[in-house]
Amino acid sequence: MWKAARFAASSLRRSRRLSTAIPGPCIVHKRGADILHDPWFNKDTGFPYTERDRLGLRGLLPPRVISFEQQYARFMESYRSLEKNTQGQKNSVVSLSKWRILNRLHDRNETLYYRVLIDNIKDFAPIIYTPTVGLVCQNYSGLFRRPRGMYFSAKDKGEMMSMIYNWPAQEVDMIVLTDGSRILGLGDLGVQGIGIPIGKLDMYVAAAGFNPQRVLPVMLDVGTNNQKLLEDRLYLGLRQPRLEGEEYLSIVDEFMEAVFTRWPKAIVQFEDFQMKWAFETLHRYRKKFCMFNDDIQGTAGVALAGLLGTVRAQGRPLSDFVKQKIVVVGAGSAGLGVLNTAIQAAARMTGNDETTANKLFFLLDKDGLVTKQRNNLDPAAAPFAKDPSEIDGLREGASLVEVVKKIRPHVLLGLSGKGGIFNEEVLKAMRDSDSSKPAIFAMSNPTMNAECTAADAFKHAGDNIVFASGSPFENVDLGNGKIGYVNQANNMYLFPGIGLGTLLSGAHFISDGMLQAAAECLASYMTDEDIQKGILYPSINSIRHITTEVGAAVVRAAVEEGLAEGHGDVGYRELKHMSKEETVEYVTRNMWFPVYNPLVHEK
Ligand SMILES: NC(=O)C1=CN([C@@H]2O[C@H](COP(=O)(O)OP(=O)(O)OC[C@H]3O[C@@H](n4cnc5c(N)ncnc54)[C@H](O)[C@@H]3O)[C@@H](O)[C@H]2O)C=CC1
Ligand SMILES: CC(=O)C(=O)O
Ligand SMILES: [Mg+2]
Repeated sequence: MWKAARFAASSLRRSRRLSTAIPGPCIVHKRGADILHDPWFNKDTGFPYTERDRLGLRGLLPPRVISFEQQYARFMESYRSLEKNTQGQKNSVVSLSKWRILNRLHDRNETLYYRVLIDNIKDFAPIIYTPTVGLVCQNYSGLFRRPRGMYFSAKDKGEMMSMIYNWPAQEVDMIVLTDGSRILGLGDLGVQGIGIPIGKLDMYVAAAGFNPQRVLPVMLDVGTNNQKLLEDRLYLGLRQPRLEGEEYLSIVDEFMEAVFTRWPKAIVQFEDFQMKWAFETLHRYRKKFCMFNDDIQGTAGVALAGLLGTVRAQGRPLSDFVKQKIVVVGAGSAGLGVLNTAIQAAARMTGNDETTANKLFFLLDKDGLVTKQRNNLDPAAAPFAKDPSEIDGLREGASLVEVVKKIRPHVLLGLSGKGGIFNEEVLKAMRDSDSSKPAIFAMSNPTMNAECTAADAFKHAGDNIVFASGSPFENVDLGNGKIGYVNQANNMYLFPGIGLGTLLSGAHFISDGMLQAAAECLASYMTDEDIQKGILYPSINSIRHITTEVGAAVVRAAVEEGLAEGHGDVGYRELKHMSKEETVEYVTRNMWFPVYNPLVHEK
């Protein structure tokens, strides 16, 4: 109890540093019970008497006023007792119980919800984000109690321009959009995929200080090809096969037009689209609208930062990145995004073209090593397909273990969605890597889809590896006081900063330069001392800080490229004259932080 109160007090002090100033009044157009039922404004028993009078709340609440700190402490106490009471129960049962208690708070009182989320991000991110969010999506139709976000379906064709005005907020800054076709590594979950935009936007609020009243999770329901869902009587989405081709694109086009008509300055993050549509929509919209694809572009930046960190961990200069042999397992939107970006970085470092830089990268998919001899080679994978002369006797479709034994890679990076494919044999083969500190990145989500566990990686590949996973694992005790550090290589370290920097720069589209600046910022964030220990990414406890830095780097890149137009009352000229520190300060100043603002009623 005391600890929670102290926690709350320290975050209150922090809030003064992070928020614009002392909390200003907030205009509300509702009165009485309508306010209590609106999680944006509700303070539960925290409404002071003056406000109860002003807003017609007298008599609608028990008489005692409970402070924010007390409410915070009470929630944390309930959470901790839930943890205690569910000890020993199945993991999935415990995780869903934790998600429910957090979700109930989210639905009731957003200010308190985001405060507990920010202060306890290490404990709560695995509940509202990966891995539990995956379980929530799988069970969404049964868990559904009240809607969050917007749902546009194939049945809404021709109506979207008017539907968009049903959203109650006047302004929206950030939208996360999915069609539910590839939810984490769990496949097509149809409308149930809405959990992902909700979780991603929670990270936007917690890490980047987006105002929760100005974010919008969106589900584009174009059907599902998941037979089990189509037959599930509780399924809440359209019971029809997915739209394809022009029919599909016309729905996405209509949605994008509607969004940018109502909110011309919004940013749309595409999330968890199956590969063909992920690439197609990125190509189709990236110059026309302010949008990016997190799985392709966010993941690539995070992976690149990890790959550069791996070179530093070997005690080598960064320029040695171009000498690293990297095996990427998974030729989907994420794996190809990583390869594209890594090869571009290598080409920049050497001044060579991308074909030369490509030589040391190897790509595998479900059919093994991808070579130019592959039948029906996917055009998106074609630039990375190996020529038979480059692969030292390996054949088209060679298995992962064959490739690892032959190539002896410095890095093995999994984005396959296939749990456990870095098996004992593969991991043991990594012991013969040509690197003094081989790196194993098991980036697929959620936990059961990770290519290997942290414990298995250290056990089979050796104590001297660098390890990263997409979902969190505990550090591994290697005995004799040694720790095997586990990094979370997840795009959560970049997408909030990309969104924040783009918003605050006022750029109308997101350039490669802005994305590169974000990745470089993350790559240079860690000290040599941490990197030597095998710590490549910041702790999630620092996510708000790293996001501020990434946001500032993105603003500065937009300014340098002449794309920035300013935000609010800060124009392009002011942005241009800001020093690096001033840009960080500008970003910090614009980050929302949860405090109870005095509410003022206006008709
Ligand atoms: N850590 C992070 O930040 C991120 C992780 N991911 C994860 O990456 C995974 C893949 O995502 P996408 O690329 O969008 O999916 P995708 O469905 O587009 O691609 C999956 C790829 O893996 C390949 N594959 C499947 N089974 C395989 C096997 N046994 N061996 C080798 N390759 C195999 C497929 O052929 C395909 O090329 C998902 O689990 C997702 O959660 C995705 C984005 C970010
Ligand atoms: C982290 C993420 O975006 C994914 O697994 O799809
Ligand atoms: Mg994703």
